[in-house]
Amino acid sequence: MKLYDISRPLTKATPTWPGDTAFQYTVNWPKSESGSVNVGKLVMSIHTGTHVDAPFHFDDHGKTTLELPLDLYVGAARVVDVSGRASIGADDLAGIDLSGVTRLLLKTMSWSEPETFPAEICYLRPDLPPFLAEKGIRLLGLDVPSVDPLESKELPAHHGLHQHGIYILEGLLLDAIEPGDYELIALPLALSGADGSPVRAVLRR
Ligand SMILES: N[C@@H](CC(=O)c1ccccc1NC=O)C(=O)O
Ligand SMILES: [Zn+2]
Ligand SMILES: [Zn+2]
Repeated sequence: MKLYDISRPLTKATPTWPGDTAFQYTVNWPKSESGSVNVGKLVMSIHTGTHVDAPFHFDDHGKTTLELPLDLYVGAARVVDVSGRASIGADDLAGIDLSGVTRLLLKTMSWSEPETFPAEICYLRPDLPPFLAEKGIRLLGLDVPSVDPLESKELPAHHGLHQHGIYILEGLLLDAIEPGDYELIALPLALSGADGSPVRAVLRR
């Protein structure tokens, strides 16, 4: 059975949001000291690499990671190519059949250099969340670090998706994935109180 890995590798060079915490793995308690095992320590921003946003990320009263509905992160998903656009709205998806789709992954291809944080990304226009909710979408995944323009402080797409009951998966790597239907597995860790979680996201045909 072939699995397609759609996760960005986490290394000390993985780009972060400007000013945010880079991924750092250290052997905090080496075998030479413990006598039996290497014990690692992980430091990173939750928004580095491939991750889910919990509503608490942009809403102080929103669900935290441990409270997320797990069933959304496992199951049938459709990958749609929307590359070459500066933003995505209802118009861009109007011609695409989304009937029966719960999990939608948008391939924007707007993060061309994986070693650097993008200067500009394809973002979602405000008419997209109600359109997707009407179609029955509950999870939206993208190959960019945000669903809003990078400089946005109001975060209209984050809030719009949340108001329409749509959960967010960001930072996917979809370059090698043909559009079509797959099974997605991208489970968040069981992190108490957190604003999201890194995920290992995979697709299988
Ligand atoms: N909302 C973004 C993350 C974000 O905005 C952010 C992440 C880390 C450090 C700063 C951030 N925003 C600063 O304005 C996201 O899409 O997850
Ligand atoms: Zn995020
Ligand atoms: Zn986000």
